[in-house]
Amino acid sequence: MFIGLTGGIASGKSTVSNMIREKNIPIIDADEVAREVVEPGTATLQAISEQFGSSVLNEDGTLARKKLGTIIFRDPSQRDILNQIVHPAVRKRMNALKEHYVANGAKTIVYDIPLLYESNLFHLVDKVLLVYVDEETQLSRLMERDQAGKEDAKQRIASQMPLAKKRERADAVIDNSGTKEETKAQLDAILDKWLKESC
Ligand SMILES: CC(C)(COP(=O)(O)OP(=O)(O)OC[C@H]1O[C@@H](n2cnc3c(N)ncnc32)[C@H](O)[C@@H]1O)[C@@H](O)C(=O)NCCC(=O)NCCS
Ligand SMILES: Nc1ncnc2c1ncn2[C@@H]1O[C@H](COP(=O)(O)OP(=O)(O)OP(=O)(O)O)[C@@H](O)[C@H]1O
Repeated sequence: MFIGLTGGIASGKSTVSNMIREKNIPIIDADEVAREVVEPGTATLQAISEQFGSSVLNEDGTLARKKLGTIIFRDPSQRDILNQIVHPAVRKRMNALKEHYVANGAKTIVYDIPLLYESNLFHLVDKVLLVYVDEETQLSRLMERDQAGKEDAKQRIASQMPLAKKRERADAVIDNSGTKEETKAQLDAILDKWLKESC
């Protein structure tokens, strides 16, 4: 069974995917893959520096992530350009990881993909699990985690489909506005049900 774990920026996906990892279920993490495919020496990083200029590279040749983030989160057309460069490489690598886990006998795989809906990737999965928080909580957790200003954080949230809209489409929803223990209890109940159904 393929499960898509999604949410919004700072809604708690990593928190939940760490809980899933503890159950020894393999996770394909799109953010991690997106970091891998822009490592120095990759064609993707080359294409990014050609498009956005060498000022988005650090002195050691790595991607200046915060700098590129500032450009793409405030400008949808720049974001689209970046997505068109990075997403094909991300999809290819995620597929290779899936093949690897399947070949090694995995029966359940979780795809942790923040942009599952925005990028129309739900065809990859049998069920979608959404990590939801209300917008106020999302904003305050994002500002605190990234030491970001209010306007900057709001822009990042606005660059994604609203969580309320994702909630309408998901197969199950974890409300992560409470404590981490409450979140874990919801996760355990949903996974128990789904994994029983798939046997
Ligand atoms: C712009 C970049 C360099 C900023 O890096 P930074 O280290 O600050 O953030 P990080 O990669 O950890 O992403 C944090 C969160 O931002 C959100 N986010 C990232 N990219 C995007 C995007 N293109 N559109 C909307 N939201 C995004 C996601 O919720 C993600 O979980 C980086 O996010 C990036 O390369 N984005 C393009 C690739 C992408 O779409 N990644 C998302 C999963 S495929
Ligand atoms: N239930 C909770 N109670 C308090 N803080 C929480 C809870 N869940 C997550 N957090 C905190 O909120 C922040 C965002 O959570 P997390 O990093 O898991 O989100 P994310 O969805 O993976 O974010 P991103 O998409 O930006 O990578 C983190 O600082 C995390 O420690």
